[in-house]
Amino acid sequence: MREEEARKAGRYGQVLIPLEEARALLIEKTAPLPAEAVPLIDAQDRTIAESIRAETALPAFDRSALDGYALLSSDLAGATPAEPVYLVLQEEVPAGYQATQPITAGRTIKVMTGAPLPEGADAVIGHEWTAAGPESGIVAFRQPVTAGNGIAPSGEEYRQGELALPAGTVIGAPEMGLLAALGHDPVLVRRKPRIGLFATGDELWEGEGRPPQGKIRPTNVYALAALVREAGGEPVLLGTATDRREAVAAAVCAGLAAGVDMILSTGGVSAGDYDVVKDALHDMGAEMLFWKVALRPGAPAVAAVTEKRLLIGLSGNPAGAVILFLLLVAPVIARLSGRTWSLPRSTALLATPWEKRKGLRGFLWAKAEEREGRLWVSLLENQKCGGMRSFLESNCLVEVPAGAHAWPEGREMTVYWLPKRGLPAPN
Ligand SMILES: Nc1nc2c(c(=O)[nH]1)N[C@H]1C(S)=C(S)[C@@H](COP(=O)(O)OP(=O)(O)OC[C@H]3O[C@@H](n4cnc5c(N)ncnc54)[C@H](O)[C@@H]3O)O[C@H]1N2
Ligand code: MOO
Repeated sequence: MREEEARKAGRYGQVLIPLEEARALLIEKTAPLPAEAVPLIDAQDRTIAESIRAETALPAFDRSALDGYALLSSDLAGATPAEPVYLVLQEEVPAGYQATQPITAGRTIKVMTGAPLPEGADAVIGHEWTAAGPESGIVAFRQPVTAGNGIAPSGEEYRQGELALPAGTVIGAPEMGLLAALGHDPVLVRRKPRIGLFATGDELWEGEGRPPQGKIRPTNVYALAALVREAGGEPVLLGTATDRREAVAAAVCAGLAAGVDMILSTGGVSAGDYDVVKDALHDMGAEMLFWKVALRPGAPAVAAVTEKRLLIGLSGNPAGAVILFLLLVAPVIARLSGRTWSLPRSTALLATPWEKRKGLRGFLWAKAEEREGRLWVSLLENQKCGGMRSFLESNCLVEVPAGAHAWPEGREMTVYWLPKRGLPAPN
């Protein structure tokens, strides 16, 4: 058996490669996709392709932060409730308009929030702090004001030329708003990686009604399609291949012909008689990178490159496919789209003691929740590799190092939040 492993290692690259090494190797084989201009409204969740600097200051002009009166602060130096200062109302400037003349001593201009500060004015006072004067066209001011009051100065958010959004930023709500403010519509983003997905296995069945005896539906493809989207890619379904090398090769060729940027399969990668994915890739002349990652679940993954595109065969066991996707594949999809990816982490206390006698390094499904201001994590009992239930019932993963471990209740653990399932990390 050792000989067999060694022979396979020669054919399929390294065997039992550490996760970090596998990830670095895949990242090294991947370059960000070219940039494309898209309308800003469609740019959500895309990655900005070039660093964006503020071409002009933001705001671009000094403006009023209040509905009130622009004036010279020196005019109000002696104002008191008993002896107000009276200023002559010169004109009224709503937001979007300009004062027609500068302000001079003894005069005021009524301004609305967002209106450009009239030339000569150095303060704005809110209208609720003023009163009508003895006759129309006169406003009474009952207290002094400091210079700068009520003014949002030009550049208060961004100075001209300041870096606003570095390349690699993922566009969310604040970025959409800022890009609009800076006039970046359309915006230059990385092309969205198109990720071909297919399942392998004679047992897989897609059709209406109940699957025939012994057949199952291709669960993984749908969960992986959702994860591809969450990692910033677009899934391209390539169907199901039977457990024959030619069928696997045909699915890979269909993906290459469809111009996908990477191909993912599930199933057929371990040591069974029908596990043909690695042989199919090898026979196609793909450059084999590794077979098997030193990690449970998901160990029997295979990776290769053909026609400059990565082919990654994940395990058929849903847990293995999902966990390896999150730890190994999502960072590569992120790299294609010019960003980085990692599961956000928090520290939590172990809610129930846990023991492991031996084995590979692993990641376990877990659920973290806040109790009395502390974050506690429970490892899911009865973790199953063969379905979606553990994934569904967890919100995080907990790493278990290789070898034996006995952890008491209350031990500090690092939890890795699952995308869109975790609490927002409280610490
Ligand atoms: N003798 C050994 N047997 C197994 C080993 C081993 O080291 N020695 N490793 C086990 C581990 S760990 C895993 S993980 C699986 C990996 O197997 P494969 O990746 O080759 O996947 P399959 O054998 O094709 O399928 C495994 C399992 O998953 C089901 N499956 C397959 N595709 C899908 C899909 N698209 N959606 C849902 N479920 C799917 C399939 O029916 C099997 O039940 O090998 C162990 N065996
Ligand atoms: O690697 Mo397998 O995915 O442990 O179940």
